[in-house]
Amino acid sequence: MFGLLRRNLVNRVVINTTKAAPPLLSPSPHHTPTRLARFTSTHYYNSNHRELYRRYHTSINHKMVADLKAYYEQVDALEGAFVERLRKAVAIPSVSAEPERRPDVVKMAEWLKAELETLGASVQYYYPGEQHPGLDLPPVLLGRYGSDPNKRTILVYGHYDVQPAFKEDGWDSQPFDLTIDKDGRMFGRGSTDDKGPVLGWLNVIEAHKKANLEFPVNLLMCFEGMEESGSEGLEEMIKKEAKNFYKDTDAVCISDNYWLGTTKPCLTYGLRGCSYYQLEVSGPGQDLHSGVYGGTVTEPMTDLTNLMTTLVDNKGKILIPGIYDQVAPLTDKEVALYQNIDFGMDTIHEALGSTTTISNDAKETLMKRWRFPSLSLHGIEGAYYAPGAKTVIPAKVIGKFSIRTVPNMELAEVTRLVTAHVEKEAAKLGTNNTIKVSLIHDGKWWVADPDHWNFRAAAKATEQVWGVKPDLTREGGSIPITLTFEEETGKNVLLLPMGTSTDQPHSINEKLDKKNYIQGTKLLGSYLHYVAEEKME
Ligand SMILES: C[C@H](N)C(=O)N[C@@H](Cc1c[nH]cn1)C(=O)O
Ligand SMILES: [Zn+2]
Ligand SMILES: [Zn+2]
Repeated sequence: MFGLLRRNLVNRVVINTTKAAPPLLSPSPHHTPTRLARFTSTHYYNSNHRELYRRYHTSINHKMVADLKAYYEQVDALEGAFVERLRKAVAIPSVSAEPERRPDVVKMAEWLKAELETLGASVQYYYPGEQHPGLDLPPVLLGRYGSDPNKRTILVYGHYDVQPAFKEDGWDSQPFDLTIDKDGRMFGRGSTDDKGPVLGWLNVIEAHKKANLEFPVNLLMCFEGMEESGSEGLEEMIKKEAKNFYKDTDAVCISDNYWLGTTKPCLTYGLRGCSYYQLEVSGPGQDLHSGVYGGTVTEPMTDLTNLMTTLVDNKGKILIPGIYDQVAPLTDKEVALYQNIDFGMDTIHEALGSTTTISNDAKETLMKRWRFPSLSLHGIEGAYYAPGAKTVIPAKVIGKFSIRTVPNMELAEVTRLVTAHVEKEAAKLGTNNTIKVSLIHDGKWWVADPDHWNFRAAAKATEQVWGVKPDLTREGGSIPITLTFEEETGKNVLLLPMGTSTDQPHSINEKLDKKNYIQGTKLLGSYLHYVAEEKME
């Protein structure tokens, strides 16, 4: 069933939500993206409320309109408290990739659990076990807020771990101190990926409580601490709990990706997968003096860099034979759909901070991001990287690279091709070093059906809060557990992002605009109200 559905979906690239039913609360005609960009936050919040007020007197669903109006006012009133909540979360350096930071990842789980419990949610831990002997995986939070059998139940997922960050990488501020500039940009590791969006759900609960509003749905939560490291241990939990803790789920919502640009919100129905590898080359028993041993020993770094250049060229073409054979062919229909995308190279260049794109064609660039695989070289462990000129020959180096996978690539086949290629290329080197390639983690690509009440509710909420119809997008990044949620619950999964294309997740100076955090909190809450309104299919 899923195989069939997927085959029908893989080539679909829908850009505008033309199929969405007209929103119950339509936005002001002034809210075009261009105009939105010029609005100050206050202006926007006020016009948002005015529109609701107008609708209060004319629309059919008086209760929802009144509730949303009160909700938006409460969110605005709590802005300072919500920013403080984000500040506290960013201050906990919950980096899942660094074993020495694991206590901080656990501290983050404890902090989040306590916050949720203070808000009245019930939360339990699931312990996925050990990552490797002596290193426990952090707990997954299974939360519930409300259990009214007459209400819909929405399962929300997010992650409380973050990517590594060091000031020396080039940050303008301390990465774990939330720093807000005059334009309301909130800099800090995890601000947009994914602490801001996760806290958005907590903010939704708090604003409803403080405004004495009935919560529109039952909320089930799954917040994990290993997403940035391949969601290790999570799949097993979902497989077990889909029919237990999460059995009432009617639909799933994930807020963990980004708008295509800076002015127009989007709903996302596709992700690339990610297969992450390491390539270890070792020889000498310890690091060596290059003056004493240079020219006399087979250097691991030389072997490694030779091998790494056989993986990909500088036009982004993957050089591993067979990789492109599994990629779903590009159809004329799909090409035509890309023609309608309102998206230019300036948007990409702004987010990139340069004009060094491989192509200068926006459609081609989007296709490369969404529907073709890519291979990135990430780094070399064990290599000398500090400033200065140290004359060392590293004894063991580990190259890191990953492949973003797309429909219809089979992950086991990708790993088989990678291994065969490295073995063949290593043999050509005629080296006496030891070379090992291994898969660190992999997660599947995902493409969903956006013609569903879950997406319609989100489209209406977006139009209400942002005053513009959202784009329907796919995403180049990966959220490894998404497909598992879809398969195990059998329910529709929607990605509803909060941040924009300029947020720089994983990079230096990661940020979330305050406006997106506050309006995003309104959006998540509104979505739950519209979900309650939508007729279930
Ligand atoms: C899109 C999401 N916010 C994200 O950043 N996902 C990571 C997940 C990951 C890490 N290793 C493998 N997958 C990403 O796309 O890199
Ligand atoms: Zn994320
Ligand atoms: Zn991330």
